[in-house]
Amino acid sequence: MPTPLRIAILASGRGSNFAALLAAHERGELPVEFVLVASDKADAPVLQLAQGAGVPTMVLDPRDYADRRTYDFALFDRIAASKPDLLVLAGFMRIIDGDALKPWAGRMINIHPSLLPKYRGLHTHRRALKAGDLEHGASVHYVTAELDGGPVIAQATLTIETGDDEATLATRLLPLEHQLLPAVVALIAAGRLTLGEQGIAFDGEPLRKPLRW
Ligand SMILES: Nc1nc2c(c(=O)[nH]1)N[C@@H](CN(C=O)c1ccc(C(=O)N[C@@H](CCC(=O)O)C(=O)O)cc1)CN2
Ligand SMILES: NCC(=O)N[C@@H]1O[C@H](COP(=O)([O-])[O-])[C@@H](O)[C@H]1O
Repeated sequence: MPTPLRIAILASGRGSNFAALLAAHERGELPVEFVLVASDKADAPVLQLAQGAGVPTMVLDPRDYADRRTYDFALFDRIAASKPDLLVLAGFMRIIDGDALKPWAGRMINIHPSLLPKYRGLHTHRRALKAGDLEHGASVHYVTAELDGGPVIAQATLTIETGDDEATLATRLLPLEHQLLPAVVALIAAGRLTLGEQGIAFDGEPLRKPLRW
């Protein structure tokens, strides 16, 4: 019986994507072990969610560090102590120093609320609406130094409807995120998705375009 994939979650807020991962695990769909939930915000609701599920938590306050880079190295040193196999950014709202994330190349993923490469960064729903896009969505990608620029693993799309605003779009997109992220983590846990020198491999073949959900 293979040992379950050890997952550390990084999150800054509500934690609904972490909750979706927990639920998938409880349904037996994710052969993983959540070894840590780490946050930069002591009041992040995701921490209570983790504690309620018996998952160890850690808070590191950026205000206790001289600068961003020092913080990032301290954060990942502390995370490394939990010996995770995979880091999942689930609403982690800090741009990470490229050198600090280097040891995690190919072992860190992020869920982003846009159809990358469109709308890297923040305020994605507002930008899609402003652009008059007909469709929007979410992407799961490997994390690299380039903000939201890493190889895209999978995407889920929705149609932007008349009358949609930022709030309704975010609300309609969340359930798709809650399906997409667990599905990608399950593929990684099963060894079906890897990131190498040649890019993403899916079942041993180069992934030439993102998987669609
Ligand atoms: N080096 C990388 N760091 C991060 C990545 C990445 O791909 N490479 N993904 C992001 C996640 N993210 C969007 O999916 C994201 C998070 C935060 C920001 C941002 O501008 N943060 C500001 C602070 C914003 C705030 O406090 O509200 C900042 O860090 O100065 C953009 C995109 C996670 N990190
Ligand atoms: N740039 C990163 C970003 O905006 N991520 C987004 O933050 C939300 C976190 O919600 P959650 O805390 O309920 O999972 C999610 O919608 C996720 O796509």
